[in-house]
Amino acid sequence: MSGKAAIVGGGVIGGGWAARFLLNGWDVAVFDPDPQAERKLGEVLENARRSLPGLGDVALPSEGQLRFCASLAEAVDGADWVQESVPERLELKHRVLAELAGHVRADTVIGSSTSGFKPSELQEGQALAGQIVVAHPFNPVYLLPLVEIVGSPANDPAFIEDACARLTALGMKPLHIRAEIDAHIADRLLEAVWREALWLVRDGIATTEEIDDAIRFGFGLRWAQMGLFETYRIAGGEAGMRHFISQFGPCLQWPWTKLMDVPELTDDLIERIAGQSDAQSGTHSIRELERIRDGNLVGMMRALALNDWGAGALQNAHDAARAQAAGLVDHVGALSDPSLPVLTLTRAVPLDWIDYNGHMTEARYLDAFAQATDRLMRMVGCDDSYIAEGGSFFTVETHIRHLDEVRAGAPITVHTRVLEGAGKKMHLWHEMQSDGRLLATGEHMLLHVDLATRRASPPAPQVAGALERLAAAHAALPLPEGAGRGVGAPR
Ligand SMILES: NC(=O)C1=CN([C@@H]2O[C@H](COP(=O)(O)OP(=O)(O)OC[C@H]3O[C@@H](n4cnc5c(N)ncnc54)[C@H](O)[C@@H]3O)[C@@H](O)[C@H]2O)C=CC1
Ligand SMILES: C[N+](C)(C)CC(=O)CC(=O)[O-]
Repeated sequence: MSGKAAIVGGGVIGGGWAARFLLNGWDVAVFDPDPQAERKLGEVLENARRSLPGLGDVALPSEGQLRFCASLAEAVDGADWVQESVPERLELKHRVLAELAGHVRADTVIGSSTSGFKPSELQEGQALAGQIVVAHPFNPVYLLPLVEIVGSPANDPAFIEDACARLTALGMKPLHIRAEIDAHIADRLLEAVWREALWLVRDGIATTEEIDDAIRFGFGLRWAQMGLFETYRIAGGEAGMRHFISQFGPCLQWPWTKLMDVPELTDDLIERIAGQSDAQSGTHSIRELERIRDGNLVGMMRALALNDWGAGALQNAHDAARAQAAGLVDHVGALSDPSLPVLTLTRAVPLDWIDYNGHMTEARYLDAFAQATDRLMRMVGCDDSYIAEGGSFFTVETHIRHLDEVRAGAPITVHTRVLEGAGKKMHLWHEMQSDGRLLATGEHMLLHVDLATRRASPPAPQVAGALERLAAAHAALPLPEGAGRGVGAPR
């Protein structure tokens, strides 16, 4: 599902939305009167291109077209989705939303990035009230999946459902909030923590860095994968949540926190916070900090994907939904031309595959080829249920030639030939390319095994048959250059 998005306000958040849409194949038109908007958005987009395409294990669609427009009307013309991301001032948002009337279709979703306003506040007096919803994202919008979707009685539930489906297709996690409240869910929580942190600095208890350490070395890591309630359930020991509440519930009555009090943001306090923040992080530019943050986020979300958990499980589901559109098939019977090498991997190089030389590290060539082998196994019928019944393939020999380098975010494909598929043997030839350049070849010998005895055994007839047919179809192709070669420089 792609389309045309209009971004109204291309600052920190509008820029992130633009990147999310563009890298998922949408055309994007931006309206922002700031003369620096194009430069700033370009820098955000550059960071996004490094990090988002490699987040999942399946290639994203080709990038859409980006356009900067001189007027709001020009930007939103023909848009399927308009995302308002102007500064958090209600009168400004009202003005911008009112200007959309007459310029957008009746089915265009008008999302507002507002961190705090309720949808009914945004919709007040608006001709297009029924099309306006809160779509509150999290920075960086191109990597973090959460979007809080909040509507009001003015919105048709089917309209909200459709908006959520479009966000899901962008790899996002729309969280539909049933009741409208100031600051939705997440910012209500974040503001409570932010207020307490300001008190801690104001009272001289902790520096900005010490507070950040208290989060990032401890509960922040827990929150990223289990949130609050699941974490506390475990903290209650075997008796779970009930014991946790009976032990720590009474503390809520003690004045552990400042609750609703807000410290006065005096010049002195602002200087103290900003000065400590400079001392803590001032050696990095904001763009550098963004790149460090993005690398960490990609690493964490890819680790969660290995456990099929939380944000990682969402990414896996997105990959599975994208696989067919990316040209990957699950069974040899679905190949349009079985006589050609089979597309077994199409993805971008993730940030966590990059080494100190600034390119994809050697071990990841094997990782990519292993993913390609896994898909070929699935295609011949050696899938999860076959493996659960006790049959599989083990790799017994591998020869990889590293022919060219590739950088973070670059697209890579692997095409695979079956050089031999007979009896217990599966002899594969993988070729990895990026934009027409041959990056590597991988030659792999696998043997079918009985997982009960851990010894070589013939595959089940349906697997043997599919493999033999593919090997026969590939036999007409000329032998690939380098196949069967030993290790060493060519003489
Ligand atoms: N910065 C953050 O962490 C987050 C912000 N938000 C929300 O996103 C919205 C935007 O915030 P930021 O991107 O942080 O602000 P920002 O200041 O970085 O960007 C706002 C952009 O809007 C442009 N603008 C001002 N008037 C405009 C108009 N009439 N038409 C078009 N563009 C106009 C400005 O030139 C600027 O580039 C706010 O509602 C904010 O609450 C939501 C999630 C996180
Ligand atoms: C600070 N903030 C209220 C603008 C933050 C958000 O709205 C969400 C985020 O990205 O933390």
